[in-house]
Amino acid sequence: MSRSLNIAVIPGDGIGQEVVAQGLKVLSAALPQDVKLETTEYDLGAQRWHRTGETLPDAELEALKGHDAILLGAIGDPSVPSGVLERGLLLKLRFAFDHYGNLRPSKLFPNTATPLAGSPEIDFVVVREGTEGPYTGNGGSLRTGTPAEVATEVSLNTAYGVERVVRDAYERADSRPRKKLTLVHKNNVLVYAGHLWKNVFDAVGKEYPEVTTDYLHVDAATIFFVTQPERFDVIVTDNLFGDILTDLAAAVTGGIGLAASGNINPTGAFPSMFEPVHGSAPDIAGTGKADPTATILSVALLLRHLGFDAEAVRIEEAVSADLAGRDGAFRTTEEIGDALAVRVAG
Ligand SMILES: NC(=O)c1ccc[n+]([C@@H]2O[C@H](COP(=O)([O-])OP(=O)(O)OC[C@H]3O[C@@H](n4cnc5c(N)ncnc54)[C@H](O)[C@@H]3O)[C@@H](O)[C@H]2O)c1
Ligand SMILES: CC(C)[C@H](C(=O)O)[C@@H](O)C(=O)O
Ligand SMILES: [Mg+2]
Repeated sequence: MSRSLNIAVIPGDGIGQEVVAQGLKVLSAALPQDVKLETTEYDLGAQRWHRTGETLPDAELEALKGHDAILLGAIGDPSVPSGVLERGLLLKLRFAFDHYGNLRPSKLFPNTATPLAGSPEIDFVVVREGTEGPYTGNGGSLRTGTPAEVATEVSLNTAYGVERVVRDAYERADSRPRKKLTLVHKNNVLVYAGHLWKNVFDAVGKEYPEVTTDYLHVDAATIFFVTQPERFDVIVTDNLFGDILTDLAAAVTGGIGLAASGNINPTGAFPSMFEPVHGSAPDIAGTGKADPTATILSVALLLRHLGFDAEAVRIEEAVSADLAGRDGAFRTTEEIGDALAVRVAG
């Protein structure tokens, strides 16, 4: 029986275009011969906005629902007011498709540069809540642009939203050898949201007696990301803390060019979306300096999500071997993509 994979591709802005091309190359190389890959590219991002004023029209949102998964490069450009594309396109997708589990693994591959002393063993995954927190647009400003301006950006936390992502994180922790789950929040100051998170975390934990739990305030967590990253296995945290912590995690595990992510809708009601943790990097766009590895590892997450476990492992092993062979010599985005596609195909 022949199978098919129907992937929506949103290259987006800046280096997004460059790294997605390499991701697709490796995706094609990884798939078994009997799987027919169909990709549909969506012209969304800064150029589209300049041309039409649109960020994500309903017709495209509807069409995106019909795919098995979405591969996204990056969104955002200095020529577009900050927030227009980030909110109107990227967050709109995450919210519309209920991507409540934002999965961001961090692993220090052998021979990978880290600023940390002694190259500690780092292999953890951050499960970042993806649909709530301060990201919902629950705010506003009064007397805007005047010296008397007042602005709010209220963090929204529902028991429903917190419980489902906490449960997802327990499931993931339970399925990993170390079975450890750390909640990161700031419940010494954010007493309302923080206590909701901690109470739900403790209550759900009773159903997972095998999982060892820990709690850290987010400021202390940043210390341990640098001084003791090996203490982490699975981390669950809110939307904003997870955003910040995962850039830090990337920086200590070989750099932002290696950090992959999956915006998961665990129910399968909507397609999940896979993208590098990094942004459109306008400072290096068009130079060939962007490392496509984060996108290629995101393709591995996509494949695993769709049940292609062996193919995902092949990509991860290819990345590991490629990193082990890196000697610091400059390679372009395309050269890295080609090298990985050859390894995966071979
Ligand atoms: N998921 C997304 O689409 C996403 C994520 C983050 C930022 N953004 C947007 O991207 C734009 C730029 O944001 P920023 O500068 O804060 O973050 P950024 O991640 O784009 O860049 C931060 C730094 O990391 C470097 N970098 C990023 N990706 C790299 C790669 N693959 N290889 C080598 N170096 C890489 C950049 O050159 C830059 O110096 C903004 O509009 C922002 O909103 C989008
Ligand atoms: C661009 C922005 C909306 C986004 C986020 O904050 O989630 C980005 O920083 C990320 O990490 O994917
Ligand atoms: Mg971010």
